[in-house]
Amino acid sequence: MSAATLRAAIAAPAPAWGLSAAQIGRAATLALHDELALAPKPGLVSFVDSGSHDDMDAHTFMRSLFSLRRYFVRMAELGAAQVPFAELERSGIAAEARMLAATGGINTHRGAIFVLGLLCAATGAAQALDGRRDADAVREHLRRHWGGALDARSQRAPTLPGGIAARRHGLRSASQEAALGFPVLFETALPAWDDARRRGLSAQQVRLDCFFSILAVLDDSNLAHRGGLEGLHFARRAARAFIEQGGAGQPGAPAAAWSLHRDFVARHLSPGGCADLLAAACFLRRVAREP
Ligand SMILES: CC(C)(COP(=O)(O)OP(=O)(O)OC[C@H]1O[C@@H](n2cnc3c(N)ncnc32)[C@H](O[C@H]2O[C@H](COP(=O)(O)OP(=O)(O)OP(=O)(O)O)[C@@H](O)[C@H]2O)[C@@H]1O)[C@@H](O)C(=O)NCCC(=O)NCCS
Ligand SMILES: Nc1ncnc2[nH]cnc12
Repeated sequence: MSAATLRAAIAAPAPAWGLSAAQIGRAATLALHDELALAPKPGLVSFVDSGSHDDMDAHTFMRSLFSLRRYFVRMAELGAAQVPFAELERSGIAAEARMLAATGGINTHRGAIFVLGLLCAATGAAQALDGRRDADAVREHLRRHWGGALDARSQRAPTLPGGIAARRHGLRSASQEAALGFPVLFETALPAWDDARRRGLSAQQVRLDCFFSILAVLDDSNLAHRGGLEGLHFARRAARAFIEQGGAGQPGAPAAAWSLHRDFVARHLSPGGCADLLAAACFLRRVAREP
């Protein structure tokens, strides 16, 4: 794609009923903040504590999040221009470098750069081509424009600890999840979100239920890397039990969730992939203009 075509796509105003690339990017940044602000999330960093991490805290995440603001806008612009996957990948790799510079070399958002970056691109495309931004349209456009490339990307040998652990244990890595069109996000997390809303739960409770629905099923490669299959299965069992007992709406939910947080910290478990998919669900609901 020529620079002139790209410039024209970027300069094109958003349709009156739609979101601009800047608004799509802003929704992604806010979604990362939604995720960080949810507490407790077993083993993960929030504004309350650092969970299973001794090298980072909420400030590290805030620095990371600020460094990514332009990136998400750019991905929405690139998506609207339906660029080849290689261009998205270049932009993602540059964003990773900015994240590492902002955090002093700590990996806060590598998975989110990948997942939310792709969703910003797909939202940009859905908006530009169909004037739509609902979750079905976003998934459809992700598959239509970049599904083949994501499939090829997922066959590459993994180089990072999570991806290597996923392959060793026969699990679905982040890139395989993407190649399948993020089934856990679209078929588990969003329905759990909608169900929690129908039950009248608060915004925080909706996010907590959504998070546990993801934890119950995702092949989170961070859990596999840190805790092996035993750690992954422990996390899933704990999430299923929390949901079966009534989830975030049960009277003792906060105490139960904090108790799980302490269990995860004791085992040094950190479901970073689940955190990213929660942020992705927050993003999709934000761009669809739901609270
Ligand atoms: C394409 C890549 C994403 C790599 O692909 P691969 O398939 O090999 O990925 P994984 O290693 O499985 O996962 C990468 C990160 O994605 C999150 N994640 C984990 N499992 C899943 C899953 N099943 N589905 C979706 N997402 C998943 C997770 O990221 C989060 O956790 C990270 C923090 O973990 P933490 O344990 O604290 O820290 P580490 O330093 O990793 O280890 P230790 O401290 O334990 O020693 C944090 O990043 C969260 O966001 C996985 O880590 C990609 O890496 C790649 O190639 N990137 C280049 C850019 C690019 O290609 N972009 C494409 C266009 S957007
Ligand atoms: N809140 C969080 N804590 C730890 N790892 C994460 N990866 C993404 N979000 C995270």
